[in-house]
Amino acid sequence: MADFYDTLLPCQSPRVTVIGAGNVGRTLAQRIAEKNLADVVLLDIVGGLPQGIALDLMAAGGIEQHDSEIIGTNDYAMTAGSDIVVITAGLARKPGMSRDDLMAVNAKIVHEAARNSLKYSPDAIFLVITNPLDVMTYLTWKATDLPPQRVMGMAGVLDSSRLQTFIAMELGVSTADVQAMVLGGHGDLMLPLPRYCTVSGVPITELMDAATIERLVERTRDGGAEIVRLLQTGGAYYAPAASACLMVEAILRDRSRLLPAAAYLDGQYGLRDLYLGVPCRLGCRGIESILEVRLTDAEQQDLHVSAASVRENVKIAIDSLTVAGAR
Ligand SMILES: NC(=O)c1ccc[n+]([C@@H]2O[C@H](COP(=O)([O-])OP(=O)(O)OC[C@H]3O[C@@H](n4cnc5c(N)ncnc54)[C@H](O)[C@@H]3O)[C@@H](O)[C@H]2O)c1
Ligand SMILES: O=C(O)C[C@H](O)C(=O)O
Repeated sequence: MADFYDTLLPCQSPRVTVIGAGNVGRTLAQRIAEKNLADVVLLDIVGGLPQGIALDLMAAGGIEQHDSEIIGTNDYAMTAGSDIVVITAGLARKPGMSRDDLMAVNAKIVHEAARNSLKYSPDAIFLVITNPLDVMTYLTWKATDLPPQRVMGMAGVLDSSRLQTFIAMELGVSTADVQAMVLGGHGDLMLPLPRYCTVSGVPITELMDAATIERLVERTRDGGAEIVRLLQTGGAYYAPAASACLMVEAILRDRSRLLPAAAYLDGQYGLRDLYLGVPCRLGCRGIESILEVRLTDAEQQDLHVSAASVRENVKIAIDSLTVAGAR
């Protein structure tokens, strides 16, 4: 006999698909679940891998007190109806490699992942993590043909967080009191901006000499490679997953967070038709706006040098897809 409760409409939890169940993907899935942000679909090309990780994460639910459902799959149909698709699939670099060395292989993987995900989640916002980051984000935008506000890349949060950590370590203060900003492409030409780094509102230029600041800036630029050299088998994943989770939360909870993200530029900073790290306001519609902070002539020039390198690599990546017949 039907009763009152049968008339209730089904609830729809937010759903985040994470493509790639490797180090970054699985750690991100864990963070999203443990923060009770959304259900997670974890997809990988390797049979059994995402299913095993998902089951393991679900088994921690009672201890971590999360109610998220985590599904592991090799089938894109299972990702249907996702609010956010995060692309982490692809190769990670080994010692001695640059992120750009991953270009041709990852271009094909990311292009396919974007196309397949869009088929089942046409309303999703896409967050790209695979390297080389700015190039892969551009390819995702091209592959999906979505409004550019709905495609973005994660790197600036990570690079800024590294600089924040190094400043806190140097001064012996809590990271909670440090704000840092890194713009530009996610590579050796990234643009840490000491003028916009503060400790409880005090510019770091008041707290450290120029040589110390330069040392921390260099360590930030080398931050990913330093970990690759230490691990020997791949790259960082705890801080990258935490950074991506912050962006996912900003979108799902419509928090209007001002965070550096790889965003499509259409004249901002004097640049066009390019994804590059700039300060963005993130909310439920994706990149709600781009903040144009004032740069000195030297900073503006450095940003354009970083942009030129990304632009060059976009051309190489698109050519590699054309040769492979993927476009
Ligand atoms: N943007 C950033 O700041 C940042 C930070 C960390 C890592 N990364 C990049 O993220 C990527 C992943 O890093 P990781 O450490 O997780 O690597 P990983 O090797 O641990 O995981 C990659 C996963 O992708 C899967 N995969 C490969 N091809 C696939 C396909 N066609 N479809 C679905 N899955 C596929 C692999 O099976 C593997 O499980 C790398 O390119 C790395 O350089 C970027
Ligand atoms: O350095 C890498 O290869 C991974 C990532 O881009 C990072 O900065 O940690």
